[in-house]
Amino acid sequence: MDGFEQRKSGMEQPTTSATDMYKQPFVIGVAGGAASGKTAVCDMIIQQLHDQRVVLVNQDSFYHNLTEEELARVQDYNFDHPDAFDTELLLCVMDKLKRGEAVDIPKYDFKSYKSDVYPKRRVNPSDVIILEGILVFHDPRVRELMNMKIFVDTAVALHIKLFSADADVRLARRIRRDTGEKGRDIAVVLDQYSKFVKPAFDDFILPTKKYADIIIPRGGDNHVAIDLIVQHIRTKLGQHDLCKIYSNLYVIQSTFQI
Ligand SMILES: [N-]=[N+]=N[C@@H]1[C@H](O)[C@@H](CO)O[C@H]1n1ccc(=O)[nH]c1=O
Repeated sequence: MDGFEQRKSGMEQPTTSATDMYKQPFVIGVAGGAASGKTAVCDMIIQQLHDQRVVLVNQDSFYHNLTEEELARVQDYNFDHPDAFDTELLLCVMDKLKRGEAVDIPKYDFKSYKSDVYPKRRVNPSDVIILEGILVFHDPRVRELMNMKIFVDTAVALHIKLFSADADVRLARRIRRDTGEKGRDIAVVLDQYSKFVKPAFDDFILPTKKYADIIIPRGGDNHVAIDLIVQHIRTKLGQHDLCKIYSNLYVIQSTFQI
């Protein structure tokens, strides 16, 4: 049956082939302020989707290498600015993953500020890709890749807590994380926080909240929100599976003209 007869029969060929359209992974963006609980939310979603192939991509993996002069004045470098990330590389990696190809992702080293110290991480194609980072909603091209956008809203509480009675809890957590895993000293962390992290949250991160499909207060402690999110993902994955079955049937039907 040629194209004309197919159209007449209402079986016209879709522009992208049916199978390609539906085998694409479900992409979830998780944004929010630094130390807002994004990682905890991702971990809980991944844990609840243990029966699915899920991969986590961190925006922090795409920090630009610092030049020698930037290294010399690292206390003046703004790691919270959108330009600190290699978004072109991120888009290239996400495009390959969406097309079902494996990719190698750099691993950024917070101690040396370099992304070519550690070996790259091989990431295989998955049913679900979670893209987590403070500014994953900033670039519209990255936002367009996402099927679901989650904003972890603890950062506002973080700032309130930082200047409220129990500020020590949040600030201690950030200092412990930055001086522990990231090998920073307290003075640098506090200085960076007031000079870059807080202003960047107000200037670049908070304005992306409007793009979210769902906003989670309290981050990883919010089990109700995470259960709702996982249910939604499962529903969508179910639809994906149904579409896969449909598209495979379509391919069989059009191949064998039944
Ligand atoms: N501080 N500060 N700013 C950023 C940002 O808040 C957070 C992003 O995950 O990691 C922090 N960050 C990033 C790269 C780096 O080398 N050091 C660092 O502290």
